[in-house]
Amino acid sequence: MARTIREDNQITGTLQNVIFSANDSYFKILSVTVNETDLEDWDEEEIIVTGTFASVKPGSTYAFYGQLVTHPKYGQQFQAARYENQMPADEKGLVAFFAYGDFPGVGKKTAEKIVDHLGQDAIDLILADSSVLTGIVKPKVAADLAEKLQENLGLEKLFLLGHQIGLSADVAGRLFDHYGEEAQEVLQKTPYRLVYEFDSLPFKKVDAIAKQAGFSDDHPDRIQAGVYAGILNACYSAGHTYLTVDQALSAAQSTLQSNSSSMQTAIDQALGALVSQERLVYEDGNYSPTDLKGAEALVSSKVNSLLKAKSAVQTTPDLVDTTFVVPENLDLDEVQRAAVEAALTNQVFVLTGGPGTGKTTVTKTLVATWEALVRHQAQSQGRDKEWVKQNRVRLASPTGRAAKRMTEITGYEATTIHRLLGITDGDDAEFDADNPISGGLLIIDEASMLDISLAESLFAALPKDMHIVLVGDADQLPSVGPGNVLYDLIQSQVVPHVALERIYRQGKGSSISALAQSINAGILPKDFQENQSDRSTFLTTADQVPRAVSQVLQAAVKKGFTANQVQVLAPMYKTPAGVLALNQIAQDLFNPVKPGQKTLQQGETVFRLGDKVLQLENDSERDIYNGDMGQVIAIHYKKEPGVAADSLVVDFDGQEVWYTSKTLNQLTLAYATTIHKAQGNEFKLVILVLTGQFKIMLNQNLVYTAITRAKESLVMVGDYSAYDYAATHPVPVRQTFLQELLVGQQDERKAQGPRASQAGSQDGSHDGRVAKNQRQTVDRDERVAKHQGQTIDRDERPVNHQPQKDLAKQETSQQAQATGSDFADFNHSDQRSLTSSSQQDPVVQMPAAADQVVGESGLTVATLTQAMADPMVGMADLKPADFMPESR
Ligand SMILES: Nc1ncnc2c1ncn2[C@@H]1O[C@H](COP(=O)(O)OP(=O)(O)OP(=O)(O)O)[C@@H](O)[C@H]1O
Repeated sequence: MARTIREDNQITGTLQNVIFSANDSYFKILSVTVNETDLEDWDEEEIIVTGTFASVKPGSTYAFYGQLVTHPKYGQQFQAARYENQMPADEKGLVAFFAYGDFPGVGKKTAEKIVDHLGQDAIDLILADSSVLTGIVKPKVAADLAEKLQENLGLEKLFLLGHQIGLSADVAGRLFDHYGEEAQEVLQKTPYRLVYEFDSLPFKKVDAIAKQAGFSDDHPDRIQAGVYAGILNACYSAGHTYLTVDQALSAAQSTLQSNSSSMQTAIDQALGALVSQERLVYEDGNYSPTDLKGAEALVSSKVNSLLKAKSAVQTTPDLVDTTFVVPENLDLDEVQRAAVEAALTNQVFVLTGGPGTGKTTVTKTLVATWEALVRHQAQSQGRDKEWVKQNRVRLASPTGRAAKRMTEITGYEATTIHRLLGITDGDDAEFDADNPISGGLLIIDEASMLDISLAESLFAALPKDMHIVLVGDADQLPSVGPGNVLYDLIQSQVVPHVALERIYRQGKGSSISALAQSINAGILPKDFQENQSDRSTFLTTADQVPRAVSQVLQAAVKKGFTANQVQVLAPMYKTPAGVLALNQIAQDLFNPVKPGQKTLQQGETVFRLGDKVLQLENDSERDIYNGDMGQVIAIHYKKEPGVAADSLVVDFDGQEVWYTSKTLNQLTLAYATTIHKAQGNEFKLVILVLTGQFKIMLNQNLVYTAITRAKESLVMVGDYSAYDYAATHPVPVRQTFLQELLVGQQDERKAQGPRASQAGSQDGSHDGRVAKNQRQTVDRDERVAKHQGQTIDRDERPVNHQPQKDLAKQETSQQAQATGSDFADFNHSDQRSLTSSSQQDPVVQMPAAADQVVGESGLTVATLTQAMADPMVGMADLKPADFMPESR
């Protein structure tokens, strides 16, 4: 949230020069000669003015309104909240204004000519009628000049209006970029358009603007926009692609903050209007945002058409069998082999499995066998190099880290899906239905992270005969964005699927896999508290977590673990057991303050040279993505020679990225992260913190995802009750259509006749082992569904009142920091009710083994006895070896 700049003082002055101009906003730093000011004690001729400005020009005179601030490094400067263009005071200033370089074709000579002809009113005259320039400059120069003048004036007017209605200059600038000259009219006459068209403003803000413009609470535009924002917001916060009528009504009422009967009628009308405007789709008693419904429809139809397709590379079972290549001479088991066969003989295939079950092994086999198939056929059919290239393997993943791992493992280049599709911020993807990507086989790793919008872009861009294999762990958290792509593909049974269940990993990490499997089945195993060679449990109260984590980290540092090898995970940002607090602890341990160490502060975070950091947003232009981790390798100060602005350089696995004050908010410390942010990453040692305070976030998939991030060692800190609650509560159900659509289209395909259904009948059923696996998955999901029916308290689903899909995406990180949740999907009252209910009411019954664990805190008897005297005594007395895995 931007800080409000007070308007304590005024300066009128002539702009000397623009010292700095950001290229991603209208922020500028100006050097100004003071003509007049009400600042007491200011007797210098020049002052530095910072703020958001349109195309200001040296030589022009401006009035700046704002406050004097003292910058820690650059001393006193004037922070302008707004400014007014006084227009050049004299003819000399006017010449400088025209000659500044903003107007194409106008240099000093032409500028003098214009001023000679039109005099001191030149600007007003040109704005009123650009034909006054006829005969003075060429027609093209005249047209450009008039247009530029209009534009700049429009932006300045918008800054002024924005100031009056409480919009930051930054948002005003973005509004101008979006609507141009029309922006002012939109704000005053049709503000609710912004809800549908402009991602940067939440409904509440738009509502406030509209109120100032005279719109009443019952204005149809307001109700329609509120209904739409409420539904979109509810979908994005819960991951749904549709809402039932009741859910839609309640989302709308809560956004519009009214449930009167007249409002009820108005909401009904608004729903009808939104459907006829095709912003919402109504079907069988449910409302879907049109984009989400469209995305599901596209994915399902593309999957079905791919299933019917035949690729250029022949992959009959016989050919696959004879070409089979298993790297490293591994002996694949029956299910793994069946997975490779099914993946190659079907155009679309899903492979799932928990950690250590052989997903990577199957992927490597797939790549090697595909390559061999392509090579053999190129030779036998006399194909050229181009054909081989056209049918090459492509590898991608939703996260940069997972892509990098794929590259390391397979030796093939893997990229993020964003990069594969050429998606850059704000622009359409480079590759789409009209310009598909190339390649014969595409393998997507970490497919559980695919939301329906990214899946839509991906499937749209696939060539019509490409093989696609989605690999993932179906028990991990669903995607942050709406949709349940992997789950729906599996559940539909339209797409062949093999679930690997046998765990092969031996030694380090093997008891972690077993724990993960047990949690998956809804059981916290009996040996949960018993230290294993690769995992240990350290039960504490929430208050004791910081001390406990600090001790575990100290032990890890002593054992030689580096910051990159250790990851602290917690579900939320806030609370003393949350990510923010734990990061401070870890930063002081891994990267303590050293004399002369360079630092750079952003908000409350002080980045130190050497810190482990996390990228919070997708920045496809710089090829860094939400969840990428790196290290601060340089900090530069503006006062240093040749440095334009304070900056920080991060090394993301060999890729150096610069951050300045404008982009530093994309970065945070990464010693501790939320579990959501850690998806797609793996670490040697994971320290997981769960307490009852996080109850709203706790579920099986969350804890499963967290513990499976540990490659070798896991230390679990916190309440027993929190772990038990999480293990016995599956992730809330997502309402999506994809499964139904896939089945419906398959039925249609079958009804079209034997040729069409023949392809469908291959779907896994050619191999009994595949079919068996399909059944197993279904059985498991039935168990889960049954379990869900018993345990899910739907009211626990967090509610968010934040509109706009892209806003939701963009604000996730900011809100998450503010509210404490990575999903940004619950409001403060939800959080309050969580805290109070979990305090009054223990989350679960404690286990019968009372000799081991006592009371709600979950402390063991030994530590509890000591902790009662002094809560920290018991912990301080524990030796690191008491809770460190014996892995190193
Ligand atoms: N059929 C097999 N026989 C013997 N060893 C196997 C077999 N399949 C896999 N392995 C071994 O088991 C270990 C785990 O396999 P792999 O890395 O493929 O699993 P994974 O599912 O990708 O695990 P993760 O998701 O944790 O990375 C590896 O060391 C692999 O070599």
